[in-house]
Amino acid sequence: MEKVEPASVVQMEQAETLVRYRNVKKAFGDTVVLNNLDIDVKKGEKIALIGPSGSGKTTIIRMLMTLEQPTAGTIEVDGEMLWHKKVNGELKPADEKHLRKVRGNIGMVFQQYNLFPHMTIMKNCIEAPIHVLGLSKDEAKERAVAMLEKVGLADKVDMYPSQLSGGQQQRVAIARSLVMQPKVMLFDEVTAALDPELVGEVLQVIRDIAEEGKTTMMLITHEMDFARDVADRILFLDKGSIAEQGTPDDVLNHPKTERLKTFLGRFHA
Ligand SMILES: Nc1ncnc2c1ncn2[C@@H]1O[C@H](COP(=O)(O)OP(=O)(O)OP(=O)(O)O)[C@@H](O)[C@H]1O
Repeated sequence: MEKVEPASVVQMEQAETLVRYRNVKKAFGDTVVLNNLDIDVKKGEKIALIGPSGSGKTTIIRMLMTLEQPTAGTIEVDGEMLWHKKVNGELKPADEKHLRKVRGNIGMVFQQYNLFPHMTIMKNCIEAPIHVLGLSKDEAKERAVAMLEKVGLADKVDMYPSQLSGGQQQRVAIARSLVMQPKVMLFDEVTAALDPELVGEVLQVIRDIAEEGKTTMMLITHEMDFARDVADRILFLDKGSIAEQGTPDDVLNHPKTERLKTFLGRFHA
């Protein structure tokens, strides 16, 4: 009998590619940490990157954030190359002005929330939209309130970061990124620095944003249940390449390689 895919899977297959890594290599000196990497992320898709420490997960998203330059290969967001531009059909390195422009398309939330300690929560959220996007103060505030509402912190606008818990600060950091309306959101181990009792509230905020379905996301996580809930696709990174990928069910319940079985085994101790 013909297999009928759910509507969401069909929609995802038809969606256009937003992020495209082609033949990407990254070396630090003589040490190659990523090799021949091809990744396609569709508009609205949520990708979780899992893998052992040192497998290259952070480097993958730092290159997309324009914080780390690929040694070879190209990375595109929405049809625009990040690190290169085409001049008379030839690829030339992009200049700082181009990098600054494309960087605006990408939001990133780190382990450390990096809020400005001397600014209120509202000020933290409106600085970049005013100074980078050129919004008026009122427009920026309107967006900030909407995003702080989304993460459940609209009542904290006049507080300072030190007056909030770690989980609340991380939720502000997520709101602050969303205010910029990035084309893709990157989350790098956003709960790793939190006390265990604060992890749930931050993951729930990301789950809620994922469920809305509008935001394209790449997440690095060691929380396998979270990856299962949120991701449309999981990539298992091992020694600088994608060793396995597929739906959460395929990758987490039916690992094909011993490397992935061993890796997942650590989470069922
Ligand atoms: N700036 C750097 N200089 C030299 N080596 C680096 C640098 N950044 C990363 N590396 C190396 O690149 C490899 C991949 O690192 P990366 O941080 O991407 O791994 P990861 O999978 O994110 O690890 P973790 O789960 O521990 O965060 C590691 O061997 C790391 O030591």
